[in-house]
Amino acid sequence: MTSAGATSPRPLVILISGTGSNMQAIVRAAQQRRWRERYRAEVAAVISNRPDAKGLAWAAEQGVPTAVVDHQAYPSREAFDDALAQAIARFDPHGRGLVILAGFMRILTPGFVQHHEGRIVNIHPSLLPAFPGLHTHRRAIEAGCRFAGATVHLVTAELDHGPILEQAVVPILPGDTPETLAARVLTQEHLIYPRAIERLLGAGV
Ligand SMILES: Nc1nc2c(c(=O)[nH]1)N[C@@H](CN(C=O)c1ccc(C(=O)N[C@@H](CCC(=O)O)C(=O)O)cc1)CN2
Ligand SMILES: NCC(=O)N[C@@H]1O[C@H](COP(=O)([O-])[O-])[C@@H](O)[C@H]1O
Repeated sequence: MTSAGATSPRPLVILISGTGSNMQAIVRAAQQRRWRERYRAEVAAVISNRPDAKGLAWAAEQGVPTAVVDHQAYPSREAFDDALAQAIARFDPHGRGLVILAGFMRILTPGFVQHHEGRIVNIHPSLLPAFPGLHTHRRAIEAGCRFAGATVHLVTAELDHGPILEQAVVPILPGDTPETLAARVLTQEHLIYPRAIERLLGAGV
């Protein structure tokens, strides 16, 4: 007896807040034949909490369905998360897919995280557990670190604390600014994020 929807591709719903360069890397990777044939997965939608997110236009040009759930339109974090979960369910009605945070800048409530039961993944621009939260590159430079990087992890209720899936390391060079370091890290993010998602799909998470 197959569960409902088991024959349809596994939906990947990507959440963004801005440019969506990591989303673009994942969409491009998902367009490869092996993602469809080996993992039977497809990017079902790109959803943003910001109506002006530049990644929305790019996704639409690629033929990927998009949606906006504007966090500023809701009275509480819980109300926003409920609306976000409903938007995700439109594209993943059987709750079989992955929720992929890609530059998504809202802290998710414990209820939302529990509802998606370990199927949420995030990329964070630091070598966790160092520098959770925001402004990671400035903090690493100010701390005198010699290395920085990015971490792909499963999302838990505790911010930037979930099990680590992949990491990439880059040097912090003399004269680096947060911007020059961010650009160096971002190049690595685009490599490790699709690879980490492939591993998750291959492991049947
Ligand atoms: N429950 C969880 N939610 C989220 C996680 C997580 O691990 N657990 N990861 C973050 C992604 N992230 C860092 O990688 C992150 C995103 C946003 C913030 C934050 O402080 N956001 C502020 C608003 C900031 C803004 O709008 O510019 C907020 O939500 O009040 C910290 C870390 C995604 N969610
Ligand atoms: N805490 C989340 C966070 O800071 N995410 C970071 O936002 C940048 C832009 O992502 P994008 O180009 O994919 O939109 C990326 O460096 C990503 O790691």
